[in-house]
Amino acid sequence: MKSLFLTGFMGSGKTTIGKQLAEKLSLPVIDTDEFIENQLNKTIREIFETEGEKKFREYEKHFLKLVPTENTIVTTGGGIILAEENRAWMREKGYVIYLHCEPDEIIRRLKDDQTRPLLDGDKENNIRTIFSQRLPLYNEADLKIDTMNKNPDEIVEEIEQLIKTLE
Ligand SMILES: Nc1ncnc2c1ncn2[C@@H]1O[C@H](COP(=O)(O)OP(=O)(O)O)[C@@H](O)[C@H]1O
Ligand SMILES: O=C(O)C1=C[C@@H](OP(=O)(O)O)[C@@H](O)[C@H](O)C1
Ligand SMILES: [Mg+2]
Repeated sequence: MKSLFLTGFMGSGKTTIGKQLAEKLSLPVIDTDEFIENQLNKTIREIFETEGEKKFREYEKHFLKLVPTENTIVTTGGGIILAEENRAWMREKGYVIYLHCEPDEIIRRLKDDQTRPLLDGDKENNIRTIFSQRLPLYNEADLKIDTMNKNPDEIVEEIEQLIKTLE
């Protein structure tokens, strides 16, 4: 099977759901942010602070290409879809699954989070603004899952059912 690329806004649950899905399907999982952090030996926040977002996007583009394109669950950073090149790559090499979550719920989930530099400052306003800018890009996915009012187990189950339609 082609790899599955989970996309969605910060806090939509990509990293959490991807780990559970991989375990259930007995497949390896790679999180692009964790991959970048391990390769550079720096946190995402440190990369943003010392090298800037533009450089981070270059790393993201570079490391995306190194991820296996078969039989792997790939959980991406929320901004991976900003580059047309990344969207085209993921759709060509795998299946793109968008985890949808409304801004109000993202705000609740990330209330105490300090690891996402793009949300520094007026977090609520930043979430709403960035969300509306990106929504059309997330919607280019092959499949969309609504994560609202569902726990991770339910979402994993839903993805399992949906991917059966892909094969
Ligand atoms: N379906 C869900 N319902 C409630 N909380 C969730 C759900 N999925 C993820 N979370 C929580 O939201 C936060 C962000 O999840 P995470 O997997 O890091 O998202 P992402 O990788 O998309 O940014 C975590 O605290 C996680 O436990
Ligand atoms: O949406 C974004 O631009 C980002 C999302 C983050 O990943 P998560 O979506 O896992 O939070 C991380 O890649 C970085 O902070 C930038
Ligand atoms: Mg994540």
